Amino acid sequence: MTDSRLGLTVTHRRYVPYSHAHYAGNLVDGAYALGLFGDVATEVCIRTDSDEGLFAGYSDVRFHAPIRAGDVVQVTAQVSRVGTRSRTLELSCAVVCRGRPDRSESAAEVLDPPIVAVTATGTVVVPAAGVSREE
Ligand SMILES: C[C@H](N)CC(=O)SCCNC(=O)CCNC(=O)[C@H](O)C(C)(C)COP(=O)(O)OP(=O)(O)OC[C@H]1O[C@@H](n2cnc3c(N)ncnc32)[C@H](O)[C@@H]1OP(=O)(O)O
Repeated sequence: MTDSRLGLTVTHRRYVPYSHAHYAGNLVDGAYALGLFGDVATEVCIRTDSDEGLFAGYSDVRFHAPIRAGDVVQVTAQVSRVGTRSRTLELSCAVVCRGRPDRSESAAEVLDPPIVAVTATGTVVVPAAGVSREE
């Protein structure tokens, strides 16, 4: 029988504030996307196991394109494997809107198609069924 949690997808969208710009060209650091992956993975764990879960590790992280301050990013996590307490997630962070400072200070546009900036495979661990983390 197929586990109903397989394929579950959670999506978050976030405006990248200028306070997070870290490198030339208003780029954010790579860890910014990992923070967003932690948040979307947390909602996955709440939906699958009624617990925030803990990130155990990443087996793959790829930075395909920069994320810049002023971007709107869409972060997605999809459950690809359900273990006893571990759940493997396919993660992606795509830029869906971006500023156009060449037009005006506040000009921005929707990117169609979005730019896939970061992908990863990660594993979260939840408490055993019926056991809370404190027990
Ligand atoms: C998503 C979060 N809400 C947000 C975060 O990002 S939390 C911040 C970063 N993470 C942490 O601070 C977690 C620190 N680590 C731990 O607390 C523990 O290492 C752990 C809870 C993640 C695992 O410890 P433990 O419960 O003792 O693990 P085990 O009993 O050995 O294994 C349980 C299952 O987890 C699988 N597993 C363990 N470590 C890894 C790993 N590094 N990579 C992949 N999988 C791992 C293990 O195979 C077991 O799987 P099954 O239950 O058989 O499916």
